[in-house]
This record gives sequence, structure tokens and C-alpha cells, in this order.
Amino acid sequence: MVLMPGDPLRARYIAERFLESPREVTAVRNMYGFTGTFRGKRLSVMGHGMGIPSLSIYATELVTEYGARVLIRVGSCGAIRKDVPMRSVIVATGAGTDSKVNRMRMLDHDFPAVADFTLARRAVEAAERMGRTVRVGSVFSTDFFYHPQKNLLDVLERMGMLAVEMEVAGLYGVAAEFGARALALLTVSDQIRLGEHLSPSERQTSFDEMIEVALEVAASELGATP
Ligand SMILES: O=P(O)(O)O[C@H]1O[C@H](CO)[C@@H](O)[C@H]1O
Ligand SMILES: O=c1cc[nH]c(=O)[nH]1
Repeated sequence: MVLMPGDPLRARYIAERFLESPREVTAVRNMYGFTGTFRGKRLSVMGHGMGIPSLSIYATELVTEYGARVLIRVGSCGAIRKDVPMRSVIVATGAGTDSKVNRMRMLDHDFPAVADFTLARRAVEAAERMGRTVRVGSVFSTDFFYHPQKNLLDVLERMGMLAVEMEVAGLYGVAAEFGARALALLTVSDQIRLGEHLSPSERQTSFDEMIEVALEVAASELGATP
């Protein structure tokens, strides 16, 4: 079971703040990975970098070389609908993408990039129990942070997507290809429609709130009692 933020420094932060006895197990290219325990059960956390190619390397190797069976991304995103507020937690049950990776997995046919249902249900239940503002639905994983298609957000919003980020569709593709289970939780750090951005201290607090939801999911998967 591995929690995966994009930012390797967030991996260090999660390990030091939330794991018991965290041990750094890799720092190659400064992509930090840690293993420790949470409520007495083994839990790891590792950064995956920015974009689907970077995520795909780390997620694939965690599953195929290190035997990880469950990957939970804990990331940030930009909301594209005005009714998705800053700091809310998105449970990304599906992801569209402008990346070609999943088509390459599927003989150029469409791949339904979806979360593991049990993980998603546990996340929604935990978020509601913990009083978080939660939204459930599809996001768009783009290869561009600065996208050249200026009407893209309007199209995504019309098609019901909640937010943009850069890795979820790749994570769900890796999980499907290698038989793992995956979920992405995303904190809304930017409200693209309203031009709002979290301050550094607001980022910290709201990421903690999402991570606590992810830890509840991990705990229920691991059979760890409070
Ligand atoms: O906060 P993380 O997890 O890195 O996620 C988002 O932030 C990065 C862009 O700033 C991309 O990786 C995007 O998906
Ligand atoms: O990919 C991302 C992540 C956070 N905010 C954005 O606008 N895009």
C-alpha cells in the first residue's frame, strides 16, 4: 500500500508527520520514498513527479518490482467548475486525458480510466465522516500545464469534469495493466474559473485534510484499528 503525492517533498512531509518509524528507502533523482507503519500496519509513501510519464515509471515499478497492490495518489488540482470550491477533496472516480498512453495499451481504442470502487467508496465515506467538503466524479489528466487549446476548459466542463491535473488517467492505466488497485484524491488548490489560489499555509492545512482521508482508506484496507 503506497500513498503517492506528485511532489517528493510532500512524500517526506507525509512520512515524517503521519507514519510511525518512517525509514527513507529511496532518494534516486530526489524522488523520495519512505516505509513505516500506520496504526501498526506497514504503509509506504513515495513521490511520483509531474506528468503521466514520470508517474508511470514509479507506479509500474512499485507494482511489478516491489509488489505494491494498492496505490493512492494524493495530489492537487485546478477546479474548472464554480461549484467545486477551493480546499475541497475530489474523489476521482474517473479520468479523461489528452495523453495517448491508455490508447497505446488498448490497440488505440478508448480505455475507461476508473478508480477501484471499494477504495473510492471508502474515501467518500471517510471524507463525509470527517466533515470534509467532498466532490466525486471525473477529472482530466493533461500533458500540458499551459494548454494550447484555449476552449478546452469549456468543453471539459460541459462534459462534466470537475478539475484538471496531470496524472490520474495514467495511474488508473498502470493499475489496470498490472493488476493493482488505485485511487486518486485531489485537493482543489486552484479555482481556475475564479482565479483563486491557495496560499502556502492554506495548502498545508488542506493537503493534511486530504491525507487524513487517504490514511483512513489505507487503514481500512490494512485492517488497522484506530
Ligand atoms: O500536486 P501534484 O500531486 O504534483 O499534482 C498536480 O500538481 C502538478 C502541477 O503543478 C501536477 O503534478 C499536477 O497533477
Ligand atoms: O495540474 C494542475 C494542478 C493544480 N492546479 C492546476 O491548475 N493544474
